Amino acid sequence: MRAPLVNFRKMQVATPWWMIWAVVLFWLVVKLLVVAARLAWFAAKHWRAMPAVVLALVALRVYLDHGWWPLLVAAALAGGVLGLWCWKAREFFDRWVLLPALAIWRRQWIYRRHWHETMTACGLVRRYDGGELLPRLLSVKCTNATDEVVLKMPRGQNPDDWYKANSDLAYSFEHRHCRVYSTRRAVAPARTGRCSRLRRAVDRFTYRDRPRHITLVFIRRDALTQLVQPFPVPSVPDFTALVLGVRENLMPYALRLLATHVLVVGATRRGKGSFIWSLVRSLAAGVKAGLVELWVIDPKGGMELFMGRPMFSRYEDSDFAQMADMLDDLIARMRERQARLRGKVRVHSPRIGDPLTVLIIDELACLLAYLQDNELKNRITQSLAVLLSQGAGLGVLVVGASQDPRKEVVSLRDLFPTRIGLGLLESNHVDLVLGEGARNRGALCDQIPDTAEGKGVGYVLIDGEPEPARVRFSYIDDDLIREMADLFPAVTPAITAPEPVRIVPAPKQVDAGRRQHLYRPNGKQAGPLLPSNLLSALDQNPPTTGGDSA
Ligand SMILES: Nc1ncnc2c1ncn2[C@@H]1O[C@H](COP(=O)(O)OP(=O)(O)OP(=O)(O)O)[C@@H](O)[C@H]1O
Repeated sequence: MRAPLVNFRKMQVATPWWMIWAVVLFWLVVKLLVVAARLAWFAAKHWRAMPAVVLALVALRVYLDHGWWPLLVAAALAGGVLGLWCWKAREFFDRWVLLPALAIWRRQWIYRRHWHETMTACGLVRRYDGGELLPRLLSVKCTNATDEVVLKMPRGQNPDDWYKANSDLAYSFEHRHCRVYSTRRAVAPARTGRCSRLRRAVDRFTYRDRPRHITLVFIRRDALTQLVQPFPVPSVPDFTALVLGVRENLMPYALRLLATHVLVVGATRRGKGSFIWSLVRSLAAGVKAGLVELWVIDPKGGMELFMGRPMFSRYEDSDFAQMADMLDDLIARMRERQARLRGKVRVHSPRIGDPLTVLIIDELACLLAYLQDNELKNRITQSLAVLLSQGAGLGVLVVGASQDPRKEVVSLRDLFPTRIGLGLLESNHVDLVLGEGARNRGALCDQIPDTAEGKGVGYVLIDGEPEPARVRFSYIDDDLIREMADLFPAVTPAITAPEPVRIVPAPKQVDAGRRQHLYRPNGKQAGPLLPSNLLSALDQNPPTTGGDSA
């Protein structure tokens, strides 16, 4: 046969047959290799589905060979085992069976099925070169209360686009709340033991920063509508993680109190008291041991805080001049520490005899805005400004509550590094409390209902997360406050003038075998906040006389 003519642009070249066949064969082999590689990649990506595929093939084989009955027996057996597992170890069953199965179901049925339509309707699809750039759904993970959907943004988007669309997304997928997180939710686990170096290297790759990944957390069941019961009092307060409430994903919320001042803002009757009492409760054992001193100002005549009077080293609720004196005394303590610690440490370490001093003010506006005596008001404002600007590192902390976040009410607002927003009346108050853009990033304080379900609910900023988290503080009722006041009185009885700070020399270490602790967070020592003299004091058996001494 004559060699065919092959067109090369305008030239026609006579090509031998063997060359044509060789090119066709080469092209086929390359195509086959590509298909095989894609199959292998697909199988590797869906390795979790492999057991199910194998099981389905075995079931088919059994059905073809023996009919239905062996399959029915196997299904009944499997059902029985799963039922027993669920009954005996519910938590493990949820973790390994129920929640993964739910995640597969919801991924396919809720998210994948409506993905394209929802993304287009919410304006999250970009157009390019006549086609569409659709966000890619990567994974779905379920917890008991939330669905965590991880996706990859198309080029041309940033997390702000998703913050803006969060309400649309929530309602499109039949939920009420959707939180958008621009950072990875899980952190790399701490690796110790065998192969830890290798595993850490793998973690560094697995947990690397991926700026184009976004996590949408849909609240399936609002766990925060339930009352949060008080937490047990830790025998040693961990000032870097005081558990005060619960987050939406049912994880505890822990406040980092060390070296910070806290401002909590909420409209009237929204639960500022529950934040303050949750905090006092978490510090109670430290109060009794002399590791923490609470100085309290309740300008509303003691209506909120008087009940806990025995726990407070200093307390004032009616005389504003006395309140101003109290602030001066606190400044004196701060100055004394400054002089003593200068050049030695940068952050004060609380210990018995030199405790963490927490000033709690229930209504800041009474002192900073509503006080009629201008001279006294200025004196108080200046004293508070000094404490707020210098006290954090010296273990003199201010925890203030206010109903109104505006500058003319809380003029010192910006000096509080940690801020918490409970239910607020106006949407523009949210950014005043939690910082510019907080409402756009999901802090909907103005939408927290003023009903029983919204009391004690608020938004907080968590270390390392740009997006605010919704939490509910534990509810401490009056009886429990009285009980706490009986069980955890302050070491020193209430005093009217400050005592000079006395440094107690570290007593001899007690025998490790005699140590007794009620509860240690995470079952380990509480790190650098536990100097040896405190540990020894806590490890002693409680005195039978019921009195404590510093
Ligand atoms: N965490 C909570 N869980 C459930 N209910 C709560 C919680 N916190 C407060 N409440 C309820 O809300 C009511 C008001 O709470 P609270 O007195 O703490 O509010 P507040 O913001 O301090 O009020 P005010 O502005 O008058 O100082 C309480 O009587 C209580 O019934």
